[in-house]
Amino acid sequence: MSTTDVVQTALITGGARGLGLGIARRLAADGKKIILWDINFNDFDVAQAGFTPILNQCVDVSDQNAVQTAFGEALAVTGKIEILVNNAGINGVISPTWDYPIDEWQRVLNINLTGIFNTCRTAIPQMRANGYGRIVNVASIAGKEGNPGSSAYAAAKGGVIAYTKSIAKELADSGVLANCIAPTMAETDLLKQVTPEFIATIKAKIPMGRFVKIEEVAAMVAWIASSECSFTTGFTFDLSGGRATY
Ligand SMILES: NC(=O)C1=CN([C@@H]2O[C@H](COP(=O)(O)OP(=O)(O)OC[C@H]3O[C@@H](n4cnc5c(N)ncnc54)[C@H](O)[C@@H]3O)[C@@H](O)[C@H]2O)C=CC1
Ligand SMILES: CC(C)c1ccc(C(=O)O)c(O)c1O
Repeated sequence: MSTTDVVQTALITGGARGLGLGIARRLAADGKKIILWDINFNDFDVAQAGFTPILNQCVDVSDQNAVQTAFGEALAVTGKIEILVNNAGINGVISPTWDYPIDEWQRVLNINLTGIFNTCRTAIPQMRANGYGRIVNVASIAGKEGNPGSSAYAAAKGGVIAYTKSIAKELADSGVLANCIAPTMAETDLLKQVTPEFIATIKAKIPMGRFVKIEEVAAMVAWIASSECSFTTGFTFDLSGGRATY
């Protein structure tokens, strides 16, 4: 039996709600075993989710030790983890850079960028050893274009795009592929962290005139995370309703 014939396990960070939950739901529907990582499972409900994860682990991705411990526990349950979706992220405060709180800058970078380094550094050795893996990092169109007031978020997401290109090259001959997605705005709890004016400004930039749907993001991730995606690595897949044409 080849790696692609067996039931694969997908680990999704920030999977308790929003895009992460939508991605997990789709991968579960596609027959994957699901492990969810999050710092807050308060609203997570199996009936509402529509699938039963084999493991829900309370993990802060910015904590390298916690990531290593939780990953070891997850491997002990599943044996292998073929798919890693690095989705956990925060916006942080909206403020011009000259007033941007220094601790908030650090917090956004720690979660949105270093968090991905932490999980990749931990998960990649077993993927390399198995000769197979699919890593999908959730960036943002903000990482390509920047948004005023959102410098920490945009810098972190730009970093995710560049980081993914680097690890893809490191892994190119290993059977492990690493790609990014760069969605524009989706209606999730994340929008509670930004103002209505900010949301309206972003919507006005989208030629299709609407936000991306969670299911659209999940469908793209499902393909990138599949064995059908076999010759694309280090790439950033846009979900921007026509906004990004580069
Ligand atoms: N909603 C949007 O408009 C867009 C979101 N994104 C990205 O998509 C990803 C998911 O965002 P949403 O679902 O919209 O947000 P959300 O706020 O609905 O969900 C994010 C999840 O990440 C978890 N999380 C936060 N910090 C964490 C940490 N340190 N460790 C583990 N889990 C943590 C939260 O508890 C939450 O469950 C983020 O990386 C975000 O930057 C990208 C483009 C657009
Ligand atoms: C909700 C987050 C902060 C956000 C805001 C705006 C854009 C965009 O310019 O499309 C994003 O992609 C985001 O992730």
